[in-house]
Amino acid sequence: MLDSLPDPLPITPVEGFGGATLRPPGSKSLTNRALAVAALAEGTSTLTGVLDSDDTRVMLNALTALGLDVDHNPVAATVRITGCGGELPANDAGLFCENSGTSIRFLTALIAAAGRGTYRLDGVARMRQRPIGDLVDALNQLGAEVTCDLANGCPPLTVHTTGLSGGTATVESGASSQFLSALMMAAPAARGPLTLRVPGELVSVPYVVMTRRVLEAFGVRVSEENGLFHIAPQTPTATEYAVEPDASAASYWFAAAAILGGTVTVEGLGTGSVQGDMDFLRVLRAMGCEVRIEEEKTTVTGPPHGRLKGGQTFDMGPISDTAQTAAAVAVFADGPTTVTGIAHARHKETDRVAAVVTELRKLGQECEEHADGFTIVPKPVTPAIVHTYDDHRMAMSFALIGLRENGVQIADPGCVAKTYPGFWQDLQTLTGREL
Ligand SMILES: O=C(O)C1=C[C@@H](OP(=O)(O)O)[C@@H](O)[C@H](O)C1
Ligand SMILES: C=C(OP(=O)(O)O)C(=O)O
Repeated sequence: MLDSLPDPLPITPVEGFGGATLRPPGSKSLTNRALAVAALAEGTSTLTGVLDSDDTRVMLNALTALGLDVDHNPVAATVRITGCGGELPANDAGLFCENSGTSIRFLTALIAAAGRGTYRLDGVARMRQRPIGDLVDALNQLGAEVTCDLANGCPPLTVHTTGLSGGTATVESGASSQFLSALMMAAPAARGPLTLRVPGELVSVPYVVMTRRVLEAFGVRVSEENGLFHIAPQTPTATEYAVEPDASAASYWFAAAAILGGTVTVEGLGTGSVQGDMDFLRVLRAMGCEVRIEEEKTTVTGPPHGRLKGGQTFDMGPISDTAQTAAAVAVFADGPTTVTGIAHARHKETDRVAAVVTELRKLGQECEEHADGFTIVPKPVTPAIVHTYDDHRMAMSFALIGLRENGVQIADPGCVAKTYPGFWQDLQTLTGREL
């Protein structure tokens, strides 16, 4: 479907929305974590509900290139993977990680801990601008020899390693929490007990909690005291792991209910979810939506006529992947909405703060750009082609504006494949009509 979509893709407003039930695909973050930890385990793990997208394909291909036995069934959404028990079979590899932050960060640490040889990791042009130097520094403190080949704190990287010693490493985590998550998942393969110290700000905290939960599922415990994380050397235990639907992906459907003033139920995400992005529901609640979170599903009902409450400020630092979704909803509020705490979103697929402001202005909105976020003052929507900057979340969130207003067209709609190749199909399911 992605190949046959017009570019730009016009979005037609929905009249008389009757409600919908959807189940987004598996979580990218959980799929790539479960793969990384299963790769270090002893024995064969079976993962179910796995996401099949660009970012997970990068991870699967890399693990295969590192010599692991990986059997992916995209139709059944399963992966069977036999772990290496702590030492990777391949002594060299060149891994192309496209623009998958989780993949390049998790793999760099995994290779440093379980590799024996020399490996190279690289990505697309944008990946060469995304920070990884703080992770490199931490790995070098633990005895690996990792270099940023262009000496700019970004990929491409060369990892020369005989494994990691134990000891203490300091990891700056103000640019990305993925550095700490990567170290935690690699730590069990180190030769001695490892302590991780985060001296300054830690962004995207719920993803670190998620990392600990996935490690626990494979029998690995991370203990924490006074801001220090301790992990003992051990071999993760192979297991059956069920990946939840993606909560960041679900934010688009929750937001659709808000914007259309209807009811949307998302299946497979409920009270037990380990994903921080479920907290996006807090934003929708504050803006006037009714939210019901049950054990295995969540239902959002937007206010009648989609009249959302403005005049609010949201710190979205812990849930920055949903800041663009919030920006789309803010267009329909009855006053300004301010989002703060997302300076780190400038280092993602694109500078998301700048991209939101630029594209909302094209659509006639009054916007103010701040160092760590934006303020949106809703105005009548004017027709425009929305540029998406190779960022799946720009495409998915701005499409929501077109569900209510005429003239929204999404450039490069295929970029959703990074995490949600079925997004446009699911949009058809939501609206009950062809695109
Ligand atoms: O660990 C993860 O799975 C992720 C952490 C977040 O990144 P940062 O920690 O860089 O904010 C998030 O934006 C990304 O989509 C996935
Ligand atoms: C930031 C994202 O991805 P990553 O950092 O894994 O490339 C995302 O999916 O929004």
